[in-house]
Amino acid sequence: MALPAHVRLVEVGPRDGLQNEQRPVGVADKVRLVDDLTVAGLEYVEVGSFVSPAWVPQMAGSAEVFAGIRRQPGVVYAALTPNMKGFEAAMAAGVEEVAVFAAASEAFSRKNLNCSIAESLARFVPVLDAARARGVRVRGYVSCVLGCPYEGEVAPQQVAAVAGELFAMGCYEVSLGDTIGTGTAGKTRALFEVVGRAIPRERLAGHFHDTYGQALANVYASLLEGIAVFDSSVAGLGGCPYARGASGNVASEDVLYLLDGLGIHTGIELQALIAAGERICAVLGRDNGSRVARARRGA
Ligand SMILES: CC(C)(COP(=O)([O-])OP(=O)([O-])OC[C@H]1O[C@@H](n2cnc3c(N)ncnc32)[C@H](O)[C@@H]1OP(=O)([O-])[O-])[C@@H](O)C(=O)NCCC(=O)NCCSC(=O)C[C@@](C)(O)CC(=O)[O-]
Repeated sequence: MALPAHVRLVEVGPRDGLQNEQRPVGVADKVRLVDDLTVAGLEYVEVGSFVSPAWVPQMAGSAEVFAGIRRQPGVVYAALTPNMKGFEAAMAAGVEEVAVFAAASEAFSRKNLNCSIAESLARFVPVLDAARARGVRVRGYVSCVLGCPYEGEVAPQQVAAVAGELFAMGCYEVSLGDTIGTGTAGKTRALFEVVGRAIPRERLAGHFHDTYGQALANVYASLLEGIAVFDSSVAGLGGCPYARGASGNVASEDVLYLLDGLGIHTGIELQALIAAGERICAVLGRDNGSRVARARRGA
C-alpha cells in the first residue's frame, strides 16, 4: 500500500500527557500549551477531559482551560466525555468535539471506567445521540489494543468487535490505543489488517505509547497499512493513570520528524513544536521525552 500523502496529527499532550504528570499544572500553563501547539500548526488538539476529578484530578479545570484558549479558525479543540454528565459539562464549556473511550479488555475497562465493556458502550449511546442532535462530532478510543496490563494478550478480533461497535453507534473515527506500549510493528500490521475489515482504514487512527521504545516503528507499520491519523503528545508527555508503568505517548516532534523525512505533509512546523514542548517541560520540571527535541538542543 502506498504511503499517505498527508497525515493528520491529533495532539493529545494537554490531555493524555498532562493527566499523568505528577506535578499539577495550572490553567494558565495549560492554556499556553494549547495556544503554542496551534501556533506550531496543529489542527486538532485534545484540550482536556470532563471526567470525575476523584478519578483523574489532573483534568479538573478543563472548563477553565477551554475558556482561556485563543481559538484559531480551522482548529478542532476536543475533550474526553465518558458519560452524559461529562458531555453536558463539555457542552457548557463550549467544546466543539468530544471523544468517548472504551477498552478491548474487561479488566482495564473496570479500572478505567468502573464498568464492563458492554456497560461502557451502553453509556456512550446517549452521548452519541445527544451529540448527533447538536451536530457535535464524536471520536472513539479503544484502549489495550496490543496488550493489557491486567490480562496480557488481547486478540485483534476483540479489538475489532469493540471498535466496530463504536463506529456503528456513530463515532466518525476510532483510535486504537496501545496503552502500555507492548505492541510491535508486526503485531500492529496484523491488528490493522483485522480491524480494517470491520471499519474502513481511513476511519482508523493509531495511538502509540513508547514504553518499550516501539512507538515510532508502530507508526511506520501503520503507515504501511494505510493509516493516516496518529495521536501523539508533545515532548512525549504522559502515560495512563490506570496502566502503571505506561510511559508517554509517542512524542509529536519525533513523529513529525519521521513524516517530514518521508515527504508526508502535516502542516506542522517542527521548530515551533519543539519550542512548545520545551516550555511545558520547564513548567513540569521534567526532561523532554522527544529525542528530536533533545538532539536539536545540543545542535
Ligand atoms: C466514568 C466514571 C465517572 C465512572 O465513575 P463512577 O464512580 O462509577 O461514577 P458514578 O456515576 O457512580 O458517579 C460517582 C461520582 O462521580 C461523579 N461523576 C460521574 N461522571 C462524572 C463526570 N463525567 N465528570 C465529573 N464527575 C462525574 C458523579 O456525579 C458522582 O459524584 P458524587 O455524587 O459522588 O459527588 C469514572 O470512572 C471516570 O471519570 N473515569 C475516567 C478515567 C479517565 O479519565 N481515564 C483516562 C482517560 S482514558 C485514556 O487515557 C486512554 C486513552 C484514551 O488515552 C487511549 C489509550 O492510551 O489507551
